[in-house]
Amino acid sequence: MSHHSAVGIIGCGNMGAALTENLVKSWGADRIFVFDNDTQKQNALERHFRVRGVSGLDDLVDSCETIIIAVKPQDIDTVLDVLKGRWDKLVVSIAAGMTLRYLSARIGSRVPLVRAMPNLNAVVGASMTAISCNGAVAEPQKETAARVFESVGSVVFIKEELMNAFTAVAGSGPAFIAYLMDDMDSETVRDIFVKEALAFGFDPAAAEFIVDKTMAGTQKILQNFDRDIFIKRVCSKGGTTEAGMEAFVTRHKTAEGLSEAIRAACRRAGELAKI
Ligand SMILES: NC(=O)C1=CN([C@@H]2O[C@H](COP(=O)(O)OP(=O)(O)OC[C@H]3O[C@@H](n4cnc5c(N)ncnc54)[C@H](O)[C@@H]3O)[C@@H](O)[C@H]2O)C=CC1
Ligand SMILES: O=C(O)[C@@H]1CCC=N1
Repeated sequence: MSHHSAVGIIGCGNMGAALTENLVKSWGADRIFVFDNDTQKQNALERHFRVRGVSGLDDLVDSCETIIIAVKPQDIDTVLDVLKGRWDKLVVSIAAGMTLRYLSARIGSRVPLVRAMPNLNAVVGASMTAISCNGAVAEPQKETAARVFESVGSVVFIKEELMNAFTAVAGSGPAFIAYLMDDMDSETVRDIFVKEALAFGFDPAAAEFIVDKTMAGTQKILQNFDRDIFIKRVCSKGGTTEAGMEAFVTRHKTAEGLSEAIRAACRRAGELAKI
């Protein structure tokens, strides 16, 4: 994608806002379009970051070559309907659990489609993002997707089979790390995350890279961010992090609690695929 093309963000919530804030720095505010059916949230981004608001989904799709879907999995179908058959676009979904297969079935397998999982450390440019692509994504479009997420942190391309596991470790992980910060030493936290990532099937180098970036990003954001507010924002309603955090209720701030939180988040990602 040339620097002249536009990126549209659908959903101006926790993640949509974090992506917008950082994309303006690399892309320029006049090339970022935003839409949320909650007009207050959309207006807030327009005001704060001088990005362009539009009045509807169709409008956004027509204005942009790359479309980022940042709504909750439970709300995604309305958005997918508008993208049906739009093979002239690059569609990027960051919805937890939603598979390329499901998304492609709804918008058409010829539509270039990226499943990505960033994390809220994107707010301070320290996201750890994973990307998987469907067969319609051409090489330059892979580069575009990588550039979008490199503007908010680090990027790895992974097999889609590992995406739910990645979502648990790196997507929800920041909330678990923040929650345990004062009660478990960071070496122990790291060891548990790496152990769970290996059990999910990541190779050792990838597991360590992903965990180290996620921990460093979380430490960075918490220097200037209230911990409880941060945890709440990572917890999308009905999502993977919420499911993980429940593990601590019975297991408390223990190693076993953290392992179970990571596994429960991964299981919830699998359930979201079926809604
Ligand atoms: N919060 C996080 O740390 C992360 C979230 N995600 C994913 O990002 C997505 C969004 O999560 P959050 O930002 O936490 O949720 P959120 O609830 O804060 O934001 C979602 C926004 O989408 C809007 N929306 C709903 N239906 C819409 C429609 N048809 N058109 C336009 N806007 C619509 C809502 O009004 C809301 O403002 C989810 O799919 C989640 O799995 C991914 C990585 C990390
Ligand atoms: O809790 C959730 O469902 C989202 C996905 C990863 C982080 N937040």
